[in-house]
Amino acid sequence: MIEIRGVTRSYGTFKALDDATLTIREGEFFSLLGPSGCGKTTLLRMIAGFDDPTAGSINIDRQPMDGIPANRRPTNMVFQSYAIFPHLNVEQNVAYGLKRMKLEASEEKRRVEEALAQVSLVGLGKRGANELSGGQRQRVALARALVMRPKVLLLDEPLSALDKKLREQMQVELRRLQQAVGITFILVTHDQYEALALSDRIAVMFGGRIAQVASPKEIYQRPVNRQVADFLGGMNFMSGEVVEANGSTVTLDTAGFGRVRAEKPDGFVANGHATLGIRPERLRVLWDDATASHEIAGKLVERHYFGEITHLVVEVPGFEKPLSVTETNDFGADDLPIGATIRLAYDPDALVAMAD
Ligand SMILES: Nc1ncnc2c1ncn2[C@@H]1O[C@H](COP(=O)(O)OP(=O)(O)OP(=O)(O)O)[C@@H](O)[C@H]1O
Repeated sequence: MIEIRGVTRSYGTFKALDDATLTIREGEFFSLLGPSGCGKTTLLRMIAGFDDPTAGSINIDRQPMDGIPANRRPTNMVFQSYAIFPHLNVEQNVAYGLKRMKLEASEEKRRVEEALAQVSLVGLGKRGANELSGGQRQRVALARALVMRPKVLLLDEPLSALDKKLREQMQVELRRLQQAVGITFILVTHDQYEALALSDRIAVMFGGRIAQVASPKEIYQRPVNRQVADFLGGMNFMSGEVVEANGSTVTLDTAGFGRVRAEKPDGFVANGHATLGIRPERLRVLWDDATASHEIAGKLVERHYFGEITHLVVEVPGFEKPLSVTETNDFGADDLPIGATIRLAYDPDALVAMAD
């Protein structure tokens, strides 16, 4: 439904966005994820019509958006700093955009009530905007966008001003809301957990370029390169030489694990050198007499307690770097003595090959 073809946005010689190509499907919850300055807001603003590409094209619903101003696009944007009018009450804020449509009073009222119900603000219509909590203000901002019945809702870090607990609560609500209204949501975020939890698909961006577009699970489990893997959470990396590439798997020679077969992401052409990765939670401590078909042994050199989990750092002979291991505390990982020899089990299916 949204087709972005070769879109570049330059400022002088600097490319804030460099040759982005992407298709966003109808009804999808899509996230643009990346560190500060990677170009995600630039792309969102061009979809909204607040900015124009230097090169390339954007189509929405098969219509070229070239020269179409923001207010004539089937999109609506919700900003980070919930920009609602402080001198208007909740209803007036939500109705604001409808005024220029000159609807009958009863129809306007119906639409405002429907939008307030969608964001769970029924009964708060007469409240002044400055008598609301941060979460409620953000809901008003959402209702104000939804009341316009856009085909696409654009969300620029809408939850980043909220504290952690409220943000998590609003994330669940945002996902429910998207499923209830069934329209396309495009979210800009630098929070990988937010993107993983909410999205049908994610585009991961670095330095103005799109590095990977895939489902949350695919991106987490089969990142295309080290940079994507690292941004999505902890990963143990080791360098490898490609022995054979075959469909979706690659055979690699590595120090440490030796010769292994690993999954590879779509879009990664394996030849020569590659990186092998395993997530810290895919290494498990083997307790007492337990054995596993694939195990390695090493010395515990660091231990960091995080409540329900403990991070262990284990030096294993033959590996370039100590391995990070995430263990639950059910069996006492939080009490393992530093210096102890511990055995780690791993599932070969958890090994993934990627670009360096
Ligand atoms: N008007 C401008 N003139 C020059 N450079 C700009 C302009 N607007 C944005 N940039 C640069 O383009 C790059 C991408 O900016 P953008 O706002 O898209 O990043 P972002 O990924 O959304 O980051 P953040 O999460 O910090 O908002 C940045 O390096 C930024 O400094």
